[in-house]
Amino acid sequence: MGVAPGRRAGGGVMLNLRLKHAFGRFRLDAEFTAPAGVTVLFGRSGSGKSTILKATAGLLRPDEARVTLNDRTLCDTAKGVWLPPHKRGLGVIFQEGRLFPHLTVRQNLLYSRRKASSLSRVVEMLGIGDLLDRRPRALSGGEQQRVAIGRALLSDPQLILADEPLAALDEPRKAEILPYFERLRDEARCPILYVTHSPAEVARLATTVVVLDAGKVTRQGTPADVLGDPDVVPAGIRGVGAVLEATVARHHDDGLTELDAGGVPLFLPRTDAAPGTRTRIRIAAQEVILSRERPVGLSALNILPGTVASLRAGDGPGTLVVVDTPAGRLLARVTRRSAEALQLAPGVACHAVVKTVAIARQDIGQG
Ligand SMILES: Nc1ncnc2c1ncn2[C@@H]1O[C@H](COP(=O)(O)OP(=O)(O)OP(=O)(O)O)[C@@H](O)[C@H]1O
Repeated sequence: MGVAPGRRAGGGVMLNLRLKHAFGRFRLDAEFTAPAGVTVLFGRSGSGKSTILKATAGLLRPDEARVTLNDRTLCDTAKGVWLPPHKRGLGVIFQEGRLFPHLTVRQNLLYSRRKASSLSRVVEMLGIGDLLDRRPRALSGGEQQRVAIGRALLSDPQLILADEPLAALDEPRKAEILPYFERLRDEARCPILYVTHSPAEVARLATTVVVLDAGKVTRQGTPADVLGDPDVVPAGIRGVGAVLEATVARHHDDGLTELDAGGVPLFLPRTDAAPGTRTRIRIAAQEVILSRERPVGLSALNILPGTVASLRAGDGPGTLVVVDTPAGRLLARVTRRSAEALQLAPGVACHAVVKTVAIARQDIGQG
């Protein structure tokens, strides 16, 4: 388990969770620790993510469970301890904002506010000052989610639960909200358990990733470790893509931003981040081309020298190639035919080529 470099690991509160529960033939048997920051529960449909969230919220009584926030016990079935949901100190963000329709945004925010938290600071952080006198039905889906984030923060929670909070939004709205979740991650002093199917959200938001498969934790680590592992494919082969960490070097007049990724320049469509900002970029495996020689006369701007670490053949014609580069571990999806023609094998030197425009805006995050 790790905390991404540069991320404040402080704040102190740590969630420890051990759960066992059976629904017919489905058996949940999960154990993990979530530090401050965003712990993403990542897994295919039916792997048990929502069951973990519901049990943590106190909305489901598991067969066996011990859930603690530092020395505070939320439930311990062995000792008969069971705190009801409203005594658990939770901030909850659902798929839809679930704001009170008859209250204004300000009243919604104040409803669960604890004295300690400052309304003005949260309103400023989320950019919702102009919305305070409106009612929820007069807000877009993205605005409602910003208010829901604010409401969760103002309740001064010890733990925030976010259940696929972007799933109901279209792509432009998702892109609009992701930066606010990044701010929540960096502002909240408590752990955030965040459920998603989306590799882009894992790459952008996660401090720690917990991978679930059929009710079991199969992997836990940083986004770079987990998304760079060719065996972790809960979002299907098209969702596979590694995460690189890089620093914004400069913005160019022709609409490109140059990053420094371990000494290698990477060019992206222009971002707003100031030079010096640390970023994470997810690079989809299917957007990476491999070449044995350094290619010349090619339109792609991003060429990373590297060494093949391993290959993993799929059921179809494709192979995932793990390439270690100075910028970090990359995954490339090539055909088995190409892998054989290029004689790719562990230890072989190669170049990974990534088109600038293949790096989607939602795949570029700060932190
Ligand atoms: N109340 C219930 N009664 C019976 N079975 C249930 C109940 N809730 C969940 N299950 C089963 O438990 C398993 C895990 O469900 P869960 O909702 O936790 O998965 P998930 O990973 O959140 O899935 P999704 O991504 O589709 O939301 C599934 O097989 C589901 O059918």
